[in-house]
Amino acid sequence: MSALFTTGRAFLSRAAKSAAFSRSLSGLPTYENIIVEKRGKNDSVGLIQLNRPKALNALCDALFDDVNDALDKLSEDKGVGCLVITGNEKAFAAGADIKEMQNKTFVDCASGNFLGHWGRVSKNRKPIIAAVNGFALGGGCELAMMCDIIYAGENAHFGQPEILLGTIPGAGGTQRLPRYVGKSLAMEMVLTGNRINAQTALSAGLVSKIFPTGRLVDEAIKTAETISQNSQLIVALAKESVNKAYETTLAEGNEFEKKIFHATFATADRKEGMTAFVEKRKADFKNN
Ligand SMILES: C[C@@H](CO)C(=O)SCCNC(=O)CCNC(=O)[C@H](O)C(C)(C)COP(=O)(O)OP(=O)(O)OC[C@H]1O[C@@H](n2cnc3c(N)ncnc32)[C@H](O)[C@@H]1OP(=O)(O)O
Repeated sequence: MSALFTTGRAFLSRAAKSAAFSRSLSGLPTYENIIVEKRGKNDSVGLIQLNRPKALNALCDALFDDVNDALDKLSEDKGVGCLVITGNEKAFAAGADIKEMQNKTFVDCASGNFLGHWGRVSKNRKPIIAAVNGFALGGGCELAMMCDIIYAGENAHFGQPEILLGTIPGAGGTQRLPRYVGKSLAMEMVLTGNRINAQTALSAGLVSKIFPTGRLVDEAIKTAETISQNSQLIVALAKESVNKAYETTLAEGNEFEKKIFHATFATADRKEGMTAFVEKRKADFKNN
């Protein structure tokens, strides 16, 4: 396990931030609001831990800038095949930072495209697993849904309580949630602000597995490690194909899938995978 990025950035204007990330002794960036490590076999898993525990990991602008920067760095890292985003045992994230947005005006939001920079999570080509313990509320629930797989700890709670603040979800809560849990439950959550627990989230389809709180992150890393052992090139294509199912008709999606399937036959990794099967050995993928 190698700790890549720790804490220690002073307050700066947003524009200045990306240029001013301080560097650790290893030459890698350090962050104020997240801890980033490489974990798993051959350091093949990038682990991002949201780290504003006093504010229950409320997603202030600076935190999301840190997340985006870490995602960029880990995506460029050829040794990393899958990412995990987690919080702590009390909170994955309690939503957008209410204190930071309390005095914003419509003009501030519209002209600055408020929350626009959150969308980069779902555009990442590497798979991302959200490991959710505790509260995943508002933007926290939305961040989990931007990931590709959601694992929940037994104490997890998901909700979109924006209605209680006199607003609505602004990062996909009214769009992704109905697709995952169906219209009725999503509508109830969005209109009442009520939360659902891990068990309900599992039966409704929002999460794929539940683990004891203390084991959650290790289990997410284990799955991420398994994904990392496959060809990164083919994993990215498979992710793109599954995501198409949410963005297009069934017929168009099937057509897209067939083209991508055919395209895998132009890769060395497809040849290696099938040859390894026939030769009864483990495939040695080179990501090309
Ligand atoms: C716009 C969308 C994005 O599309 C949003 O995300 S809006 C935000 C939606 N989220 C919420 O409305 C949740 C707000 N938080 C809570 O309801 C509660 O904090 C709680 C998660 C249910 C936990 O309650 P608990 O009593 O255990 O803890 P505290 O309320 O005392 O909170 C501890 C500490 O954290 C600060 N904090 C919590 N959530 C936020 C937040 N979203 N933004 C900013 N700060 C938050 C809270 O103020 C406390 O800090 P203190 O004031 O004591 O310094």
